[in-house]
Amino acid sequence: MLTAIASRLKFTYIKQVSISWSGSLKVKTSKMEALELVSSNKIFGGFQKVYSHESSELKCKMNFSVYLPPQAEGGDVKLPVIFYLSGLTCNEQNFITKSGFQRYAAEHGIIVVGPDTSPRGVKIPGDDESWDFGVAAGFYLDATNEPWAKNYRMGSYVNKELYDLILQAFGNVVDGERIGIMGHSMGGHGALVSTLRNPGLYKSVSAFAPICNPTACPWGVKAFSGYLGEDKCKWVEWDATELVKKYDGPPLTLLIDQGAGDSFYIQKQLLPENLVEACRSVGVPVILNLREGYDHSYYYISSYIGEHFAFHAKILKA
Ligand SMILES: N[C@@H](CCC(=O)N[C@@H](CS)C(=O)NCC(=O)O)C(=O)O
Repeated sequence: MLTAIASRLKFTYIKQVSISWSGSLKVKTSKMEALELVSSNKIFGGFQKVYSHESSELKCKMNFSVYLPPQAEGGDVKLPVIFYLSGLTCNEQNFITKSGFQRYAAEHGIIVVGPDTSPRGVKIPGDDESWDFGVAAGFYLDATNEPWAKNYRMGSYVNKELYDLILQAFGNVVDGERIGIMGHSMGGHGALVSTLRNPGLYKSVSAFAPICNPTACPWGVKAFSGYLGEDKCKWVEWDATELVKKYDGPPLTLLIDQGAGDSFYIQKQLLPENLVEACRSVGVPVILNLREGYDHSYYYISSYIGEHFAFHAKILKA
């Protein structure tokens, strides 16, 4: 009994990442930001963990997931990292419980980080009235319009705060020179925009059913009007199809995956062809895989997640 309690209360400093941690514990990073371990489960020889922390960008408590593959054990090898950004209505759980990515992360020895999709619990009037705006629909941008501007800063949260936190907290196992990003739907838009706005921050990028041209689809127009206001000059700064036309960073190949039977694709919410056309106009390499009969769900993502890990591994481990 006492042994069980002692084991549950076991704690250490995160600089000495140990994949045998269990239970709920407080961990202090080198910057003394408290990370609380919410859960830890062994899977494919590594550990799927969820942490929570107080976000300074979003001004609320946030959960994020970290998969530590078996190669992280011992903490003496620096591994590549992939950030995964989820879509509308999701939190950090959907991807880790439904996609089956851990098999491929373990195979390639890649750490995988998955943030939530919006601030939580900040209670802005109207934030829970629709599934495609507000809570679980942060669109990975920095809002400038009130009342959203104070908390809805998912762009800076992912690309600065969480990115830096991962480098510091997991510094003994993370190779900061080999970081990639992928995402689904709204998260696919987030992955593309994060890469194109921050040249060199991510060495590899791919997306499942991304919202490719948000300024030209109903989801994007609703989100951008709310978060950014009516000035469309601000909108193009968060639109992958517009951003790629002026991309001037390190060479990049965009991997875009799309289910041909996806109702949101058919309704023209996603518009991958617009992104492909923009890429071709400026000579940015792009691969568009159209998958016959697949929809928008995690059944589709789990069918091709292995291909995406292979794509990222080839670049990050070159
Ligand atoms: N309105 C529907 C559709 C939303 C939807 O398809 N969301 C996608 C991302 S855009 C998703 O990943 N849903 C969660 C899941 O399938 O686990 C819902 O509330 O689930």
